[in-house]
Amino acid sequence: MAANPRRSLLYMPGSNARALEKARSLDADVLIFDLEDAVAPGQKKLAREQVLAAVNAGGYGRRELVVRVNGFDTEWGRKDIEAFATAPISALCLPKVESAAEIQAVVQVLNQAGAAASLKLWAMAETPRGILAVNEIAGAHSRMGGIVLGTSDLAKDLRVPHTPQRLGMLTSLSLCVLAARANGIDVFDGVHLDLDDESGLALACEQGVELGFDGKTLIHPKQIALTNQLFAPSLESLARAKKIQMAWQQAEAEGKGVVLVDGRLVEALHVEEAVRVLAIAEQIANTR
Ligand SMILES: CC(C)(COP(=O)(O)OP(=O)(O)OC[C@H]1O[C@@H](n2cnc3c(N)ncnc32)[C@H](O)[C@@H]1OP(=O)(O)O)[C@@H](O)C(=O)NCCC(=O)NCCSC(=O)C[C@H](O)C(=O)O
Ligand SMILES: [Mg+2]
Repeated sequence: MAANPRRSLLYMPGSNARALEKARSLDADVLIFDLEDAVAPGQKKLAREQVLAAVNAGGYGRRELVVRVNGFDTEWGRKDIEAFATAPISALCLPKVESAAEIQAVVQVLNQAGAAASLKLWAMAETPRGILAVNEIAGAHSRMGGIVLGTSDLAKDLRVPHTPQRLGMLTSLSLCVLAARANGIDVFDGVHLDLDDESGLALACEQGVELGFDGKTLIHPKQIALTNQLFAPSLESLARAKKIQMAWQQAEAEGKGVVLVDGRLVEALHVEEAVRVLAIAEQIANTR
């Protein structure tokens, strides 16, 4: 499990100096500095320099820092990767990844540039080919740390509407969760584009939680609070996790391998889940 919670992941254009500054005071768990689609071709170099200066200057506190670089096959991709290989960030986010070979090629560049083993790669799953190869991508290298859904690109490529219900994307979303879990890494849901639609954002968060995502990517500060709330364990699940943990301790002392909590069977696997829920709650409490 990551050292910090990863409920809310806020993108910001690397070319927007005000947003880079503002992010130092926002309550997002992860900041994703974007050099890719939110930056116009004429501003790519400026964005790279500005983001590098910002992360080196620091002041982001507990927030985890991630840089979304340009695609490896673009004129900016390799230079972006080299520029951030030894920067104080936790991961590089790679857009539109479609194969394990691409991850391995990026790893080679990172190793040549002297990147620490702790620098992770997060692959974006946002094309039909990328979704179909997501399991091999997730397991491509020990640097892999996350899968990030790019539901805008995906909706376009699949030719499905990007509705809050996301019916046409459900198979893709679940395949990504499966691949992440099979390879022991985190997985983050795509963005909700309508900034004024709070009820739609709530629905999308609730659906993301039910599908198994660890957190959700966002595009505006006003989406952070609700996302943090809905991706945190609910009071009900926390209360049950505490009950399970206590009942299990007693069962163990009595030499039992199963126990009933509020009439429901509890076995070791439920205890494992309860411990995970309590650990996330503790991480969140430590951020306050
Ligand atoms: C959408 C925006 C362009 C709106 O920006 P703006 O008009 O400045 O909004 P506000 O005036 O309401 O902003 C209020 C204050 O908040 C700051 N702000 C706004 N957005 C951000 C942000 N993302 N990060 C940090 N700070 C932000 C403003 O500076 C204002 O501050 P202050 O001056 O103190 O009042 C803008 O929100 C934006 O650019 N959003 C991010 C867009 C982006 O990064 N897109 C790329 C990633 S999404 C994607 O590509 C997903 C994927 O690949 C896929 O395929 O799905
Ligand atoms: Mg995209």
